[in-house]
Amino acid sequence: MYKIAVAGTGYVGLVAGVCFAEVGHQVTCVDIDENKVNVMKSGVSPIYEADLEELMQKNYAAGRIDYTTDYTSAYKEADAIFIGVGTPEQPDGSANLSYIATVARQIAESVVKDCLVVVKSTVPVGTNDKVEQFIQDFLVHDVKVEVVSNPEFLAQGSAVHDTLHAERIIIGTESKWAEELMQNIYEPFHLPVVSVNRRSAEMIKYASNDFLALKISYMNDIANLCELVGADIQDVARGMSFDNRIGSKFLNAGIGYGGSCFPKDTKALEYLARQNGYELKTVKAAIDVNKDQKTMLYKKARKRLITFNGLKVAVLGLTFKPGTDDLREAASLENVPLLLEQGADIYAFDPVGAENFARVYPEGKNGKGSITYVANIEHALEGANVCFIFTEWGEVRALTPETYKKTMRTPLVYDGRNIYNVEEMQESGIEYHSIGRKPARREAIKEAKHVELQIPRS
Ligand SMILES: NC(=O)C1=CN([C@@H]2O[C@H](COP(=O)(O)OP(=O)(O)OC[C@H]3O[C@@H](n4cnc5c(N)ncnc54)[C@H](O)[C@@H]3O)[C@@H](O)[C@H]2O)C=CC1
Ligand SMILES: O=C(O)[C@H]1O[C@H](OP(=O)(O)OP(=O)(O)OC[C@H]2O[C@@H](n3ccc(=O)[nH]c3=O)[C@H](O)[C@@H]2O)[C@H](O)[C@@H](O)[C@@H]1O
Repeated sequence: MYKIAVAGTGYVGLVAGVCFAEVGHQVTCVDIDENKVNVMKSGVSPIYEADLEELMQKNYAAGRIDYTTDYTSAYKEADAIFIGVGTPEQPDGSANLSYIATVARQIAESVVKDCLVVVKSTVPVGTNDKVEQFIQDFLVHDVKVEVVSNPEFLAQGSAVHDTLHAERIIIGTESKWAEELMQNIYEPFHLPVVSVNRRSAEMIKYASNDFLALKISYMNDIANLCELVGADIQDVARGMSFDNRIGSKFLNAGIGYGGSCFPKDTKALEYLARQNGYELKTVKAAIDVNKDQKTMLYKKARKRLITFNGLKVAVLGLTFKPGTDDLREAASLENVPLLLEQGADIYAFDPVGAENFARVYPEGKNGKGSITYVANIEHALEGANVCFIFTEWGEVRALTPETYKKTMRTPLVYDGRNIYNVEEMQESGIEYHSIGRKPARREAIKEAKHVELQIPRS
């Protein structure tokens, strides 16, 4: 059992802290947000994440985890301090490291015994070297502090599961002492460990996230071409998935990737390359495709309807993916303002994200349009002229073509997540637009003008 402190109680910090407590360590979670700390102390999770609240309550009751704003007492005698504060995107695409710098200084001023500082936040290659130097510069007591890179790979919505059953633990250090301590801390998880140097560990995180972003953008690019040539991206993805070298995951075309990480981590790596005089063309392409993809359906609908003025628009799903209340870089945030600008009366449904969305777009009149939040999905569809699907929540997947047909005034559906069967929707009389799938029959029979079959002249 080790004494562990965690700086930052967001998706990464809080989940790490709770999981360390769950395997038997003594954990203190630190946050600068006093409200958040009080909420956590009362047994309530400040984020929507499966299984988290239950484990918080269990480990708090067992005395294995506590929450505080008092970083000095939390860091003072810790064996290891894990850093999970944000590294958000700056206007030029680079990562903002000011939260990391603040924690590093707080650690340097607090520690009174040898300890490990473990950076879980996603940081540009070379940051950990700087953090170690920074801590040395501000150390108050004569103690040994080493910095290890230990990037996190959890996905929101399954954060606890992903932590307890991680596919690998990356330990980035050149120090034997640090590596051994890290191995011991992670020992109770019984997970595969990959030990590399610090800079490689930092790069593994970006290279992994950006590869996944690239995979999505690639499928979206191919999907857009499928639409033009009469192929179906879902059949194409299925056919591709049997090849083990490609794999079956992250092949879903749709309205583009969102969330707090793929958008910022692609830009940060591209920025890092640029700073080093290198053009990272693949990642740049992923970013470009994603940018266009986000408003692809809106543009299609705009062409079809000319205007949204006075139309009732059902918006199903606001979060960047199901299983989370997080809105960061969600497709809804790009499309809702466009619809409002056009005078749409939006009726939005999201099982957990509506409250957060209402903080950005309060209920009622909004510019030329308006927005109303509904708890019942059918109320969003009732009398609607058009429907947009931005998140594939179970409630949205469960809707039948009949529900759309009988509830909407004009059954016109733009599905950004490709969740329904095209034939079933069309046969039910719904004008159904999705991404990269079988086009409406009229277009499907279009001659393949781009193909020329010619027997070579001998
Ligand atoms: N959200 C995710 O799914 C994943 C995030 N990451 C990376 O982990 C890092 C953290 O991300 P999130 O957990 O999403 O961030 P978040 O924004 O949800 O949470 C950060 C927390 O740190 C707190 N904080 C700020 N300064 C502090 C200080 N000086 N001392 C203590 N607490 C402080 C904030 O109040 C906030 O509660 C980022 O670098 C991100 O790229 C990595 C893998 C997954
Ligand atoms: O660094 C991070 O923060 C994390 O980023 C992602 O996790 P997350 O953003 O929570 O969610 P994902 O499930 O990866 O989805 C991201 C976005 O891609 C989209 N997506 C995903 C898969 C797919 O096939 N198609 C697709 O459009 C989702 O809808 C969502 O908008 C990674 O999956 C995690 O491994 C990583 O730790």
